[in-house]
Amino acid sequence: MVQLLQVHGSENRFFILDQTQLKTQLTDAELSSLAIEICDENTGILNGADGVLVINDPKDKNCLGQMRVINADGSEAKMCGNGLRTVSRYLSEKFQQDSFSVETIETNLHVEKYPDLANNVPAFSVEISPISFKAEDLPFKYNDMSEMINQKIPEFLPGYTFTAIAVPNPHLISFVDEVDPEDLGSLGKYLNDPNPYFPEGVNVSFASILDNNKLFVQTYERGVGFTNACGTGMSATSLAFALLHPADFDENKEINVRNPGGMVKTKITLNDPKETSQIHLIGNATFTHTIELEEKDLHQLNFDDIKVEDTGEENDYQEFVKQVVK
Ligand SMILES: N[C@@H](CCC[C@H](N)C(=O)O)C(=O)O
Repeated sequence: MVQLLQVHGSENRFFILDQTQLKTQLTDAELSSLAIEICDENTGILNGADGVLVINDPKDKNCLGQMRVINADGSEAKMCGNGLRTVSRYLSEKFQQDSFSVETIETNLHVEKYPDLANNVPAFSVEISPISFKAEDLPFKYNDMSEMINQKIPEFLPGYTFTAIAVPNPHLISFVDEVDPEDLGSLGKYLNDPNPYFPEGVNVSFASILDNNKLFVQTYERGVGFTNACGTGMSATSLAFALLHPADFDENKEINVRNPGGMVKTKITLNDPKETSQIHLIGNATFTHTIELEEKDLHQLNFDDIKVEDTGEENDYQEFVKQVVK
């Protein structure tokens, strides 16, 4: 039997597939088809998810495991902040270690167990890196702009300013008085369909500043659409906040980032040059369900004979959200 987990970080939901338990690993084409099939909101498992987090043996033996991120549409992303917290918890429990590194497509990232956020709400702190503002790293094309930092781009939305940051997956951020999901949705869709500016698409976040070190961030994700939260989006937005709104930012404290699925904390250390700044993302790593199936059914995308069990953690997470969003 093979076990999948349904997990979430701030209700950004995923399935974890630990390929090290398989006799035959899934090919890239099988992983892509699996994500499209099980993440579908209407026809997938447990009302679907935003992606599949694949755990493999690491190539670098200094890491406990390798994480790959397959979006709900079957495309692969370089990183996933909320997902990394859940993968960190999985590896931490599997290998009984609380501080270690996880291999991702671009780099090895340090992760650490963090004190529970509330009863039965386990949490992890994860490093978000590398950071780049360069047009070729996002990538984006806009006139001959080499970096997009707090720029008015009327073709995106008149009157708004935009900042583009790769961590290393691409993010476009705008600080707004109040997040308008309609504007966010139409811009997110436009920039993730074929368009002249972001040839590989981009995760789009709108953020409002609620107070000193306190933000609300909503994201339209590449390969997914609207999500309850995007970990790398909230991390990149926190860095943009620290750079662009110094009067509201206290670098000695964590930033509290609310999102439609709950809240996370980020810790930003600004350095010069700005690409060498440090970002840590802290938040829940909740396992909601275990799903058991035969390995041959996983390869054949046959989910008629799965055994699903509820872990009970979601109730505790919802209690936690009620307390923090009060
Ligand atoms: N939800 C994630 C980001 C997942 C990848 C993204 N859709 C992309 O294609 O870059 C997060 O928590 O960071």
